[in-house]
Amino acid sequence: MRSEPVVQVQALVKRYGTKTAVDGLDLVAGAGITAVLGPNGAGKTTTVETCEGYRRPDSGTVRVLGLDPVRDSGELHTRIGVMLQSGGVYSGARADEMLRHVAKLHARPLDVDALIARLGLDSCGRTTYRRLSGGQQQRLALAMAVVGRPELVFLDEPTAGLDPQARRATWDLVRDLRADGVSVILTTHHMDEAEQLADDVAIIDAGRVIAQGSVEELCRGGAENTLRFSGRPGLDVGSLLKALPADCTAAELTPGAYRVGGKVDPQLLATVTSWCAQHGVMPERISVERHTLEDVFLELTGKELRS
Ligand SMILES: Nc1ncnc2c1ncn2[C@@H]1O[C@H](COP(=O)(O)OP(=O)(O)OP(=O)(O)O)[C@@H](O)[C@H]1O
Repeated sequence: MRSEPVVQVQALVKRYGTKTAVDGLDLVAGAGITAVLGPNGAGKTTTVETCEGYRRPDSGTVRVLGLDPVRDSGELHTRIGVMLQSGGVYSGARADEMLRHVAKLHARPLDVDALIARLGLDSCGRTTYRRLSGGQQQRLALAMAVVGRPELVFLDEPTAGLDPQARRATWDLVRDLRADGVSVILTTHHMDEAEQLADDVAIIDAGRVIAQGSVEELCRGGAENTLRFSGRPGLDVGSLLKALPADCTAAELTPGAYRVGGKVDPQLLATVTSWCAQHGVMPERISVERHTLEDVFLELTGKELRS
């Protein structure tokens, strides 16, 4: 494992006209897999594209593998892999040709045929890019990002739109990359993907990193268990909180979806249902569950992750 960070972003600011997309963001990513989560418009893509050298910071510093992504872009692009969305690919080229072409640009590429088989692309080698399905295009973009055996790979929503089987194959490939010493910066809208893969998670909101740590560390910050129930939107959460023991939390995460954190035991369950009875609330779908990354995300951002 490397001791120096693979990505180091300090006080990054990026504006588009009057819109501040990234607002003094600090992020340090070490070896392994770092998942970057955030609601729509949080500034994830802008941050990642700045790390890839495609955008120039308005202020702040960015170092990737110790290099400046703008000044040292030539060297950096031989050492990183970037999963481009469909815009970066010539649509008339054949899938296998494109992959072999990219492999030839690198000194120690992965075995192209093995990679094609691994990602279930064997049936579409001779097909032109434009005729591939959305999921096949997605997998080809992933293959092109990793075929050069980069030290660091940026994956932008690598499993968006994939069926469960292709999703699992992608996760396995990402795990193998890590085992092979490749670091991964993974932007995702899927909590389960971050929980499955990430050594470290950075949550971005409104252009800043608002929390970072392992899944376990982030979840440990909250309660061990969570009591959830649904009811009519806009219940008086302050009044519920007063009825609960002092170390409990209560929040309406999304309209009508309530979460109570703390030492969730039968007594707490009774207190919540009794409060509901006093306030004429029929709680639906009461459940006691482990505190998840999604709970942490909703608590911190107040927003659902998915668009
Ligand atoms: N080229 C651009 N011109 C103007 N505004 C932009 C541009 N790109 C992004 N923005 C704005 O900057 C903000 C951050 O966008 P960004 O794409 O970085 O967020 P994101 O977290 O990746 O969002 P999503 O999850 O929806 O992809 C948003 O308000 C977005 O509308």
